[in-house]
Amino acid sequence: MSAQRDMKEKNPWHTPVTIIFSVIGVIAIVALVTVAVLQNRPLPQKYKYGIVLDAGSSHTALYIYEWPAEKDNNTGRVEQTLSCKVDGPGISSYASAPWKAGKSLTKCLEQARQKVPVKRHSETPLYLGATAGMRLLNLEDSSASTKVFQAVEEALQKFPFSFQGARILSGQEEGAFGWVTVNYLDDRLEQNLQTRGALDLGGASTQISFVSDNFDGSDSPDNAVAFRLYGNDYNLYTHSFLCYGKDQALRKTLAQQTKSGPGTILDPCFHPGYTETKNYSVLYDSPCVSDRKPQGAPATFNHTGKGNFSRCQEVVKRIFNFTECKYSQCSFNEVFQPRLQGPFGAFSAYYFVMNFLNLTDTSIPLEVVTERLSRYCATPWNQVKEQHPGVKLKYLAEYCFSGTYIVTLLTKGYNFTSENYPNIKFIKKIKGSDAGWTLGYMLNLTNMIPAEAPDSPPLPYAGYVSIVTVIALLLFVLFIFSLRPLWPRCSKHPQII
Ligand SMILES: Nc1nc2c(ncn2[C@@H]2O[C@H](COP(=O)(O)OP(=O)(O)OP(=O)(O)O)[C@@H](O)[C@H]2O)c(=O)[nH]1
Repeated sequence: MSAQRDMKEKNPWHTPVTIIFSVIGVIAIVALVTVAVLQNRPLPQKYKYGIVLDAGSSHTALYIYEWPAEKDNNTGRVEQTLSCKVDGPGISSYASAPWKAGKSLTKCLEQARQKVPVKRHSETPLYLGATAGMRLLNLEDSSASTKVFQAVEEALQKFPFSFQGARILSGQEEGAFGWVTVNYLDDRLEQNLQTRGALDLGGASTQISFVSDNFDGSDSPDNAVAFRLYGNDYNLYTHSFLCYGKDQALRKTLAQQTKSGPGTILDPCFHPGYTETKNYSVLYDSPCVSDRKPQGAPATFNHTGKGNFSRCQEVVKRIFNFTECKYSQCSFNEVFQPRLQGPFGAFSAYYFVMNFLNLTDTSIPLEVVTERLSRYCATPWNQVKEQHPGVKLKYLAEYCFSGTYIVTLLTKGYNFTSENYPNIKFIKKIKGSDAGWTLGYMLNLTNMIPAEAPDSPPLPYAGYVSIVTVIALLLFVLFIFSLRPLWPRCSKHPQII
Protein backbone atom coordinates (compact mmCIF):
# COMPACT_ATOMS: atom_id res chain seq x y z
CA MET A 1 0.00 0.00 0.00
CA SER A 2 2.74 2.38 0.93
CA ALA A 3 4.74 1.22 -2.14
CA GLN A 4 1.79 2.09 -4.40
CA ARG A 5 1.50 5.58 -2.88
CA ASP A 6 5.23 5.95 -3.27
CA MET A 7 4.95 5.03 -6.98
CA LYS A 8 2.24 7.62 -7.59
CA GLU A 9 4.28 10.27 -5.86
CA LYS A 10 7.45 9.45 -7.80
CA ASN A 11 5.78 9.06 -11.23
CA PRO A 12 5.98 12.57 -12.75
CA TRP A 13 3.24 11.73 -15.33
CA HIS A 14 0.81 11.89 -12.54
CA THR A 15 1.83 15.30 -11.30
CA PRO A 16 -1.16 17.66 -11.39
CA VAL A 17 0.88 20.30 -13.26
CA THR A 18 1.58 17.94 -16.16
CA ILE A 19 -2.02 16.83 -16.37
CA ILE A 20 -3.24 20.43 -16.35
CA PHE A 21 -0.72 21.43 -19.07
CA SER A 22 -1.72 18.51 -21.25
CA VAL A 23 -5.44 19.26 -20.93
CA ILE A 24 -4.87 22.96 -21.64
CA GLY A 25 -2.69 22.05 -24.65
CA VAL A 26 -5.34 19.75 -26.10
CA ILE A 27 -8.10 22.32 -25.50
CA ALA A 28 -6.01 25.08 -27.07
CA ILE A 29 -5.33 23.04 -30.19
CA VAL A 30 -8.95 21.93 -30.59
CA ALA A 31 -10.04 25.56 -30.11
CA LEU A 32 -7.49 26.77 -32.71
CA VAL A 33 -8.68 24.31 -35.33
CA THR A 34 -12.35 25.01 -34.56
CA VAL A 35 -11.91 28.77 -34.83
CA ALA A 36 -9.96 28.40 -38.09
CA VAL A 37 -12.60 26.16 -39.61
CA LEU A 38 -15.54 28.26 -38.43
CA GLN A 39 -13.98 31.58 -39.30
CA ASN A 40 -13.16 30.52 -42.83
CA ARG A 41 -16.24 28.42 -43.50
CA PRO A 42 -18.04 29.66 -46.64
CA LEU A 43 -21.05 31.69 -45.51
CA PRO A 44 -24.50 30.56 -46.66
CA GLN A 45 -24.55 31.52 -50.33
CA LYS A 46 -26.36 34.70 -51.35
CA TYR A 47 -27.12 35.07 -55.03
CA LYS A 48 -27.55 37.88 -57.51
CA TYR A 49 -29.72 37.55 -60.59
CA GLY A 50 -29.97 38.75 -64.17
CA ILE A 51 -32.86 38.24 -66.62
CA VAL A 52 -32.60 38.17 -70.43
CA LEU A 53 -35.47 37.85 -72.88
CA ASP A 54 -34.50 36.37 -76.24
CA ALA A 55 -37.10 37.78 -78.62
CA GLY A 56 -36.48 35.52 -81.62
CA SER A 57 -38.29 35.28 -84.93
CA SER A 58 -40.19 32.11 -84.02
CA HIS A 59 -40.72 32.66 -80.29
CA THR A 60 -39.52 34.50 -77.19
CA ALA A 61 -37.76 32.81 -74.27
CA LEU A 62 -36.87 34.20 -70.85
CA TYR A 63 -33.72 33.14 -69.03
CA ILE A 64 -32.77 33.85 -65.42
CA TYR A 65 -29.12 33.64 -64.46
CA GLU A 66 -27.74 33.56 -60.93
CA TRP A 67 -24.28 33.94 -59.43
CA PRO A 68 -22.84 34.16 -55.91
CA ALA A 69 -23.29 37.71 -54.65
CA GLU A 70 -19.67 38.26 -53.53
CA LYS A 71 -18.01 36.82 -56.64
CA ASP A 72 -19.26 38.83 -59.58
CA ASN A 73 -16.27 38.30 -61.80
CA ASN A 74 -15.30 34.71 -61.14
CA THR A 75 -15.58 32.47 -64.13
CA GLY A 76 -17.94 29.55 -64.48
CA ARG A 77 -20.07 30.81 -61.61
CA VAL A 78 -22.95 32.29 -63.57
CA GLU A 79 -25.58 29.65 -64.14
CA GLN A 80 -29.00 29.50 -65.70
CA THR A 81 -31.55 28.90 -63.00
CA LEU A 82 -34.79 29.14 -64.99
CA SER A 83 -35.93 29.24 -68.60
CA CYS A 84 -39.46 30.03 -69.69
CA LYS A 85 -40.80 29.69 -73.23
CA VAL A 86 -43.29 32.45 -74.00
CA ASP A 87 -46.54 31.12 -75.49
CA GLY A 88 -47.28 32.19 -79.04
CA PRO A 89 -45.07 33.45 -81.88
CA GLY A 90 -42.14 35.87 -81.81
CA ILE A 91 -42.83 39.53 -81.05
CA SER A 92 -42.33 40.52 -84.72
CA SER A 93 -45.53 38.61 -85.53
CA TYR A 94 -47.55 41.13 -83.52
CA ALA A 95 -46.92 44.05 -85.90
CA SER A 96 -50.66 44.53 -86.46
CA ALA A 97 -51.53 44.35 -82.72
CA PRO A 98 -48.40 45.45 -80.81
CA TRP A 99 -50.06 45.40 -77.36
CA LYS A 100 -50.37 41.63 -77.71
CA ALA A 101 -46.58 41.41 -77.94
CA GLY A 102 -46.29 43.00 -74.48
CA LYS A 103 -49.08 40.92 -73.02
CA SER A 104 -47.54 37.68 -74.32
CA LEU A 105 -44.50 38.19 -72.07
CA THR A 106 -46.29 38.61 -68.75
CA LYS A 107 -46.66 34.90 -67.86
CA CYS A 108 -42.92 34.27 -67.99
CA LEU A 109 -42.20 37.53 -66.13
CA GLU A 110 -44.57 36.42 -63.37
CA GLN A 111 -42.50 33.24 -63.09
CA ALA A 112 -39.38 35.40 -62.84
CA ARG A 113 -41.00 37.48 -60.10
CA GLN A 114 -41.60 34.28 -58.12
CA LYS A 115 -38.12 32.91 -58.76
CA VAL A 116 -36.02 35.94 -57.84
CA PRO A 117 -36.10 36.72 -54.08
CA VAL A 118 -38.16 39.86 -53.39
CA LYS A 119 -35.23 41.73 -51.84
CA ARG A 120 -33.25 41.26 -55.08
CA HIS A 121 -36.03 42.41 -57.45
CA SER A 122 -35.07 46.07 -57.76
CA GLU A 123 -31.38 45.37 -58.39
CA THR A 124 -31.95 42.54 -60.92
CA PRO A 125 -31.21 43.78 -64.44
CA LEU A 126 -33.76 42.84 -67.10
CA TYR A 127 -32.77 42.96 -70.78
CA LEU A 128 -34.70 42.21 -73.94
CA GLY A 129 -32.74 41.49 -77.10
CA ALA A 130 -34.55 40.94 -80.37
CA THR A 131 -32.96 39.04 -83.23
CA ALA A 132 -33.71 38.35 -86.87
CA GLY A 133 -37.51 38.53 -86.75
CA MET A 134 -37.37 42.15 -85.57
CA ARG A 135 -34.46 42.88 -87.93
CA LEU A 136 -36.73 41.86 -90.79
CA LEU A 137 -39.74 43.77 -89.45
CA ASN A 138 -37.54 46.84 -89.01
CA LEU A 139 -36.42 46.56 -92.66
CA GLU A 140 -39.95 46.07 -93.84
CA ASP A 141 -41.80 48.56 -91.63
CA SER A 142 -39.71 50.47 -89.11
CA SER A 143 -42.69 52.24 -87.52
CA ALA A 144 -44.37 48.88 -86.83
CA SER A 145 -41.13 47.71 -85.24
CA THR A 146 -41.01 50.85 -83.04
CA LYS A 147 -44.60 50.24 -81.90
CA VAL A 148 -43.84 46.63 -80.99
CA PHE A 149 -40.88 47.81 -78.90
CA GLN A 150 -43.01 50.48 -77.19
CA ALA A 151 -45.61 47.86 -76.22
CA VAL A 152 -42.95 45.46 -75.01
CA GLU A 153 -41.16 48.13 -72.95
CA GLU A 154 -44.42 49.22 -71.36
CA ALA A 155 -45.14 45.65 -70.31
CA LEU A 156 -41.64 45.06 -68.94
CA GLN A 157 -41.58 48.30 -66.93
CA LYS A 158 -44.58 47.06 -64.93
CA PHE A 159 -42.37 44.45 -63.26
CA PRO A 160 -40.22 45.29 -60.25
CA PHE A 161 -36.92 44.50 -61.97
CA SER A 162 -34.30 46.99 -63.14
CA PHE A 163 -35.34 47.19 -66.81
CA GLN A 164 -32.33 48.02 -68.98
CA GLY A 165 -34.07 48.44 -72.32
CA ALA A 166 -35.22 46.46 -75.34
CA ARG A 167 -33.27 46.59 -78.59
CA ILE A 168 -32.42 44.73 -81.77
CA LEU A 169 -29.10 42.92 -81.64
CA SER A 170 -26.99 43.14 -84.77
CA GLY A 171 -26.19 39.83 -86.44
CA GLN A 172 -22.57 40.37 -85.41
CA GLU A 173 -23.54 40.73 -81.74
CA GLU A 174 -25.75 37.65 -81.92
CA GLY A 175 -22.89 35.58 -83.34
CA ALA A 176 -20.23 36.96 -81.00
CA PHE A 177 -22.28 36.59 -77.79
CA GLY A 178 -23.21 33.02 -78.77
CA TRP A 179 -19.48 32.30 -79.03
CA VAL A 180 -18.83 33.95 -75.62
CA THR A 181 -21.59 31.85 -74.00
CA VAL A 182 -20.26 28.55 -75.31
CA ASN A 183 -16.67 29.27 -74.35
CA TYR A 184 -17.55 30.75 -70.94
CA LEU A 185 -19.65 27.71 -70.00
CA ASP A 186 -16.89 25.39 -71.24
CA ASP A 187 -14.38 27.29 -69.03
CA ARG A 188 -12.21 27.82 -72.10
CA LEU A 189 -11.78 31.57 -71.64
CA GLU A 190 -10.37 31.77 -68.14
CA GLN A 191 -8.20 28.72 -68.66
CA ASN A 192 -6.97 30.05 -72.00
CA LEU A 193 -7.84 26.81 -73.79
CA GLN A 194 -8.45 26.48 -77.53
CA THR A 195 -11.86 28.04 -78.12
CA ARG A 196 -14.91 26.36 -79.64
CA GLY A 197 -16.56 27.93 -82.67
CA ALA A 198 -20.28 28.63 -82.44
CA LEU A 199 -22.87 27.62 -85.06
CA ASP A 200 -26.33 28.98 -84.34
CA LEU A 201 -29.32 28.17 -86.55
CA GLY A 202 -32.35 30.33 -85.76
CA GLY A 203 -35.65 30.67 -87.55
CA ALA A 204 -34.73 33.74 -89.60
CA SER A 205 -30.93 34.02 -89.43
CA THR A 206 -27.94 31.79 -88.89
CA GLN A 207 -24.56 32.66 -87.37
CA ILE A 208 -21.06 31.22 -87.63
CA SER A 209 -18.33 32.47 -85.26
CA PHE A 210 -14.85 31.10 -84.65
CA VAL A 211 -11.22 32.01 -84.07
CA SER A 212 -8.89 31.15 -86.93
CA ASP A 213 -5.12 31.66 -87.12
CA ASN A 214 -5.43 33.06 -90.63
CA PHE A 215 -7.94 35.74 -89.64
CA ASP A 216 -6.92 39.05 -88.11
CA GLY A 217 -9.82 41.10 -89.44
CA SER A 218 -7.84 42.82 -92.20
CA ASP A 219 -9.50 40.82 -95.03
CA SER A 220 -12.99 41.63 -93.93
CA PRO A 221 -13.31 44.09 -91.02
CA ASP A 222 -17.11 43.69 -90.94
CA ASN A 223 -16.66 40.12 -89.80
CA ALA A 224 -14.18 40.90 -87.03
CA VAL A 225 -14.89 41.25 -83.33
CA ALA A 226 -11.96 41.79 -80.97
CA PHE A 227 -12.25 40.70 -77.35
CA ARG A 228 -9.84 40.88 -74.44
CA LEU A 229 -11.04 38.38 -71.82
CA TYR A 230 -9.15 37.22 -68.71
CA GLY A 231 -5.96 38.72 -70.08
CA ASN A 232 -6.18 37.05 -73.51
CA ASP A 233 -6.87 38.65 -76.89
CA TYR A 234 -9.27 37.04 -79.34
CA ASN A 235 -9.83 38.04 -82.98
CA LEU A 236 -13.18 36.48 -83.61
CA TYR A 237 -14.54 35.88 -87.09
CA THR A 238 -18.34 36.10 -87.11
CA HIS A 239 -21.03 36.33 -89.73
CA SER A 240 -24.80 36.32 -89.54
CA PHE A 241 -26.77 35.34 -92.66
CA LEU A 242 -30.13 37.08 -92.54
CA CYS A 243 -32.85 35.00 -94.25
CA TYR A 244 -30.83 31.79 -93.80
CA GLY A 245 -32.45 30.67 -90.55
CA LYS A 246 -34.37 27.46 -91.07
CA ASP A 247 -37.85 29.02 -91.50
CA GLN A 248 -36.74 31.69 -93.96
CA ALA A 249 -34.55 29.18 -95.82
CA LEU A 250 -37.65 27.02 -96.24
CA ARG A 251 -39.51 30.01 -97.69
CA LYS A 252 -36.60 30.67 -100.05
CA THR A 253 -36.54 27.03 -101.12
CA LEU A 254 -40.29 27.06 -101.76
CA ALA A 255 -39.95 30.38 -103.58
CA GLN A 256 -37.35 28.74 -105.86
CA GLN A 257 -39.99 26.21 -106.80
CA THR A 258 -42.86 28.64 -107.23
CA LYS A 259 -41.18 31.24 -109.41
CA SER A 260 -43.80 30.81 -112.11
CA GLY A 261 -46.71 30.61 -109.66
CA PRO A 262 -47.88 27.04 -110.33
CA GLY A 263 -51.04 25.58 -108.81
CA THR A 264 -49.13 22.57 -107.48
CA ILE A 265 -45.53 22.14 -106.27
CA LEU A 266 -44.08 18.65 -106.14
CA ASP A 267 -41.58 19.26 -103.34
CA PRO A 268 -38.70 16.76 -102.87
CA CYS A 269 -38.11 18.17 -99.35
CA PHE A 270 -41.44 16.90 -97.97
CA HIS A 271 -42.53 13.30 -97.44
CA PRO A 272 -44.44 11.42 -100.14
CA GLY A 273 -48.14 11.59 -99.31
CA TYR A 274 -47.80 15.04 -97.65
CA THR A 275 -50.21 17.47 -99.20
CA GLU A 276 -51.43 20.87 -98.01
CA THR A 277 -53.10 23.84 -99.62
CA LYS A 278 -51.04 26.97 -98.90
CA ASN A 279 -51.46 30.68 -99.60
CA TYR A 280 -49.08 32.44 -101.94
CA SER A 281 -49.55 35.67 -99.96
CA VAL A 282 -48.44 33.95 -96.72
CA LEU A 283 -45.43 32.29 -98.38
CA TYR A 284 -44.21 35.58 -99.84
CA ASP A 285 -44.97 37.67 -96.76
CA SER A 286 -41.32 38.20 -95.81
CA PRO A 287 -38.59 40.54 -97.08
CA CYS A 288 -36.47 37.42 -97.66
CA VAL A 289 -38.66 36.41 -100.61
CA SER A 290 -41.14 39.23 -101.26
CA ASP A 291 -39.27 40.52 -104.32
CA ARG A 292 -39.71 37.15 -106.00
CA LYS A 293 -43.46 36.92 -105.72
CA PRO A 294 -44.80 35.50 -108.98
CA GLN A 295 -47.06 37.81 -110.94
CA GLY A 296 -50.55 36.58 -111.70
CA ALA A 297 -50.24 33.51 -109.49
CA PRO A 298 -53.42 31.95 -108.06
CA ALA A 299 -54.25 32.68 -104.40
CA THR A 300 -53.26 29.23 -103.27
CA PHE A 301 -51.05 26.36 -104.32
CA ASN A 302 -51.03 22.70 -103.54
CA HIS A 303 -47.88 21.72 -101.66
CA THR A 304 -47.23 18.04 -102.31
CA GLY A 305 -44.29 16.02 -100.99
CA LYS A 306 -42.08 13.81 -103.19
CA GLY A 307 -39.53 12.76 -100.52
CA ASN A 308 -36.22 12.76 -102.38
CA PHE A 309 -33.12 13.87 -100.46
CA SER A 310 -30.75 14.41 -103.39
CA ARG A 311 -33.34 16.39 -105.38
CA CYS A 312 -34.13 18.35 -102.22
CA GLN A 313 -30.44 19.15 -101.83
CA GLU A 314 -30.35 20.39 -105.43
CA VAL A 315 -33.21 22.81 -104.73
CA VAL A 316 -31.70 23.91 -101.41
CA LYS A 317 -28.32 24.59 -103.06
CA ARG A 318 -30.03 27.05 -105.37
CA ILE A 319 -30.74 29.45 -102.51
CA PHE A 320 -26.97 29.97 -102.06
CA ASN A 321 -24.72 31.91 -104.38
CA PHE A 322 -21.45 29.99 -104.63
CA THR A 323 -20.12 31.56 -107.79
CA GLU A 324 -18.92 35.01 -106.77
CA CYS A 325 -16.22 35.74 -104.21
CA LYS A 326 -13.98 38.81 -104.15
CA TYR A 327 -11.86 37.45 -101.28
CA SER A 328 -9.32 34.65 -101.09
CA GLN A 329 -12.12 32.37 -99.88
CA CYS A 330 -15.82 32.64 -99.19
CA SER A 331 -18.61 30.66 -97.61
CA PHE A 332 -21.47 31.81 -99.86
CA ASN A 333 -23.20 34.98 -101.08
CA GLU A 334 -19.77 36.64 -101.48
CA VAL A 335 -19.11 36.51 -97.76
CA PHE A 336 -15.52 36.04 -96.66
CA GLN A 337 -14.78 33.06 -94.44
CA PRO A 338 -11.34 32.09 -93.14
CA ARG A 339 -10.18 28.47 -92.90
CA LEU A 340 -12.30 26.51 -90.43
CA GLN A 341 -10.37 25.77 -87.26
CA GLY A 342 -10.90 23.92 -84.00
CA PRO A 343 -13.95 22.33 -82.44
CA PHE A 344 -17.45 23.75 -83.03
CA GLY A 345 -20.65 23.73 -81.00
CA ALA A 346 -23.87 23.74 -83.08
CA PHE A 347 -27.00 24.75 -81.20
CA SER A 348 -30.62 26.00 -81.48
CA ALA A 349 -32.28 24.43 -84.54
CA TYR A 350 -29.08 22.50 -85.41
CA TYR A 351 -29.66 20.57 -82.20
CA PHE A 352 -33.49 20.28 -82.41
CA VAL A 353 -33.32 18.83 -85.91
CA MET A 354 -30.28 16.57 -85.61
CA ASN A 355 -31.54 15.28 -82.26
CA PHE A 356 -34.91 14.37 -83.78
CA LEU A 357 -33.14 12.61 -86.68
CA ASN A 358 -30.84 10.74 -84.27
CA LEU A 359 -27.85 12.31 -85.98
CA THR A 360 -26.18 14.26 -83.17
CA ASP A 361 -23.29 11.76 -83.12
CA THR A 362 -20.81 13.34 -85.53
CA SER A 363 -18.64 10.25 -85.61
CA ILE A 364 -21.32 8.95 -88.00
CA PRO A 365 -19.67 9.52 -91.42
CA LEU A 366 -21.27 12.16 -93.63
CA GLU A 367 -22.14 9.52 -96.27
CA VAL A 368 -24.11 7.61 -93.64
CA VAL A 369 -25.83 10.85 -92.55
CA THR A 370 -26.84 11.37 -96.18
CA GLU A 371 -28.09 7.76 -96.53
CA ARG A 372 -30.18 8.06 -93.38
CA LEU A 373 -31.65 11.36 -94.50
CA SER A 374 -32.48 9.85 -97.91
CA ARG A 375 -34.34 7.02 -96.20
CA TYR A 376 -36.10 9.39 -93.82
CA CYS A 377 -37.22 11.78 -96.57
CA ALA A 378 -38.54 8.86 -98.64
CA THR A 379 -40.69 7.59 -95.73
CA PRO A 380 -44.39 8.10 -96.46
CA TRP A 381 -45.98 10.94 -94.48
CA ASN A 382 -48.61 8.67 -92.89
CA GLN A 383 -45.90 6.36 -91.59
CA VAL A 384 -43.91 9.30 -90.19
CA LYS A 385 -46.99 10.55 -88.34
CA GLU A 386 -47.67 7.08 -86.95
CA GLN A 387 -44.09 6.73 -85.74
CA HIS A 388 -44.06 10.10 -83.96
CA PRO A 389 -47.53 10.62 -82.52
CA GLY A 390 -46.46 13.21 -79.91
CA VAL A 391 -44.55 15.55 -82.24
CA LYS A 392 -46.01 18.87 -83.40
CA LEU A 393 -47.13 18.33 -87.03
CA LYS A 394 -45.50 21.55 -88.25
CA TYR A 395 -42.10 20.46 -86.92
CA LEU A 396 -42.62 16.88 -88.10
CA ALA A 397 -43.45 17.86 -91.67
CA GLU A 398 -40.29 19.95 -91.93
CA TYR A 399 -37.55 17.65 -90.53
CA CYS A 400 -36.70 16.24 -93.99
CA PHE A 401 -36.19 19.77 -95.33
CA SER A 402 -34.43 20.94 -92.15
CA GLY A 403 -32.00 17.98 -92.06
CA THR A 404 -31.19 18.48 -95.74
CA TYR A 405 -30.73 22.22 -95.19
CA ILE A 406 -28.38 21.67 -92.23
CA VAL A 407 -26.18 19.19 -94.10
CA THR A 408 -26.11 21.49 -97.15
CA LEU A 409 -25.36 24.63 -95.12
CA LEU A 410 -22.53 22.92 -93.22
CA THR A 411 -20.87 21.15 -96.14
CA LYS A 412 -21.59 23.33 -99.18
CA GLY A 413 -22.07 26.63 -97.33
CA TYR A 414 -19.36 26.59 -94.66
CA ASN A 415 -17.17 23.95 -96.32
CA PHE A 416 -17.12 21.31 -93.58
CA THR A 417 -15.72 18.08 -94.99
CA SER A 418 -15.68 14.41 -93.90
CA GLU A 419 -12.43 15.25 -92.04
CA ASN A 420 -13.66 18.14 -89.91
CA TYR A 421 -17.37 17.27 -89.63
CA PRO A 422 -16.55 15.21 -86.48
CA ASN A 423 -15.22 18.46 -84.92
CA ILE A 424 -18.84 19.63 -84.65
CA LYS A 425 -20.74 18.85 -81.49
CA PHE A 426 -24.52 19.32 -81.55
CA ILE A 427 -25.45 20.81 -78.20
CA LYS A 428 -28.51 22.13 -76.43
CA LYS A 429 -27.13 22.92 -72.99
CA ILE A 430 -23.71 23.19 -71.38
CA LYS A 431 -23.59 22.51 -67.64
CA GLY A 432 -27.31 23.20 -67.31
CA SER A 433 -27.34 26.50 -69.25
CA ASP A 434 -28.78 26.79 -72.76
CA ALA A 435 -26.32 27.50 -75.54
CA GLY A 436 -27.30 30.79 -77.21
CA TRP A 437 -26.39 34.48 -77.22
CA THR A 438 -28.28 35.49 -74.03
CA LEU A 439 -25.71 34.55 -71.39
CA GLY A 440 -22.83 36.16 -73.32
CA TYR A 441 -24.94 39.31 -73.75
CA MET A 442 -25.64 39.57 -70.03
CA LEU A 443 -22.02 38.81 -69.05
CA ASN A 444 -20.93 41.61 -71.35
CA LEU A 445 -23.47 44.19 -70.17
CA THR A 446 -22.82 43.47 -66.51
CA ASN A 447 -19.02 43.50 -67.06
CA MET A 448 -18.84 40.07 -65.56
CA ILE A 449 -15.94 38.87 -67.70
CA PRO A 450 -12.90 40.95 -66.76
CA ALA A 451 -10.44 42.02 -69.43
CA GLU A 452 -7.56 40.96 -67.17
CA ALA A 453 -7.22 37.69 -65.25
CA PRO A 454 -8.51 38.19 -61.68
CA ASP A 455 -6.15 37.50 -58.75
CA SER A 456 -7.02 34.25 -57.09
CA PRO A 457 -6.61 33.62 -53.30
CA PRO A 458 -3.32 31.85 -52.51
CA LEU A 459 -5.14 28.85 -51.07
CA PRO A 460 -8.57 27.41 -51.55
CA TYR A 461 -10.71 26.98 -48.40
CA ALA A 462 -10.14 23.20 -48.12
CA GLY A 463 -6.38 23.67 -48.48
CA TYR A 464 -6.39 26.32 -45.74
CA VAL A 465 -8.28 24.12 -43.28
CA SER A 466 -6.06 21.11 -44.02
CA ILE A 467 -2.89 23.13 -43.40
CA VAL A 468 -4.18 24.56 -40.10
CA THR A 469 -5.20 21.07 -38.95
CA VAL A 470 -1.86 19.49 -39.87
CA ILE A 471 0.13 22.28 -38.16
CA ALA A 472 -2.03 22.01 -35.03
CA LEU A 473 -1.55 18.25 -34.86
CA LEU A 474 2.18 18.71 -35.37
CA LEU A 475 2.31 21.23 -32.51
CA PHE A 476 0.42 18.84 -30.32
CA VAL A 477 2.81 15.98 -31.07
CA LEU A 478 5.79 18.30 -30.42
CA PHE A 479 4.22 19.38 -27.16
CA ILE A 480 3.79 15.77 -26.05
CA PHE A 481 7.38 15.01 -27.04
CA SER A 482 8.59 18.05 -25.14
CA LEU A 483 7.18 16.42 -22.02
CA ARG A 484 9.26 13.33 -22.69
CA PRO A 485 11.51 13.67 -19.63
CA LEU A 486 8.39 13.54 -17.52
CA TRP A 487 7.03 10.40 -19.26
CA PRO A 488 6.72 7.24 -17.08
CA ARG A 489 9.32 4.71 -18.06
CA CYS A 490 7.91 1.78 -19.88
CA SER A 491 8.56 -1.59 -18.31
CA LYS A 492 6.60 -4.68 -17.59
CA HIS A 493 6.97 -4.20 -13.86
CA PRO A 494 6.38 -0.79 -12.39
CA GLN A 495 9.65 0.56 -11.20
CA ILE A 496 9.61 1.46 -7.58
CA ILE A 497 12.19 3.96 -6.57
N1 LIG B 1 -38.08 20.73 -83.64
C1 LIG B 1 -38.08 21.79 -82.84
N2 LIG B 1 -37.87 22.99 -83.38
C2 LIG B 1 -37.88 24.04 -82.58
C3 LIG B 1 -38.05 23.94 -81.18
N3 LIG B 1 -37.98 25.17 -80.65
C4 LIG B 1 -37.77 26.01 -81.68
N4 LIG B 1 -37.73 25.32 -82.84
C5 LIG B 1 -37.53 25.84 -84.19
O1 LIG B 1 -36.13 26.01 -84.37
C6 LIG B 1 -35.87 27.18 -85.12
C7 LIG B 1 -34.92 28.05 -84.33
O2 LIG B 1 -35.53 28.44 -83.14
P1 LIG B 1 -34.82 29.52 -82.23
O3 LIG B 1 -33.44 29.13 -81.98
O4 LIG B 1 -35.72 29.80 -81.10
O5 LIG B 1 -34.75 30.74 -83.26
P2 LIG B 1 -35.32 32.19 -83.14
O6 LIG B 1 -34.65 32.85 -81.98
O7 LIG B 1 -36.79 32.19 -83.13
O8 LIG B 1 -34.83 32.78 -84.51
P3 LIG B 1 -33.82 33.96 -84.85
O9 LIG B 1 -34.55 35.22 -84.56
O10 LIG B 1 -33.50 33.76 -86.27
O11 LIG B 1 -32.62 33.80 -83.97
C8 LIG B 1 -37.21 27.81 -85.42
O12 LIG B 1 -37.57 27.37 -86.71
C9 LIG B 1 -38.14 27.20 -84.40
O13 LIG B 1 -39.45 27.07 -84.91
C10 LIG B 1 -38.24 22.65 -80.62
O14 LIG B 1 -38.38 22.47 -79.42
N5 LIG B 1 -38.24 21.60 -81.51
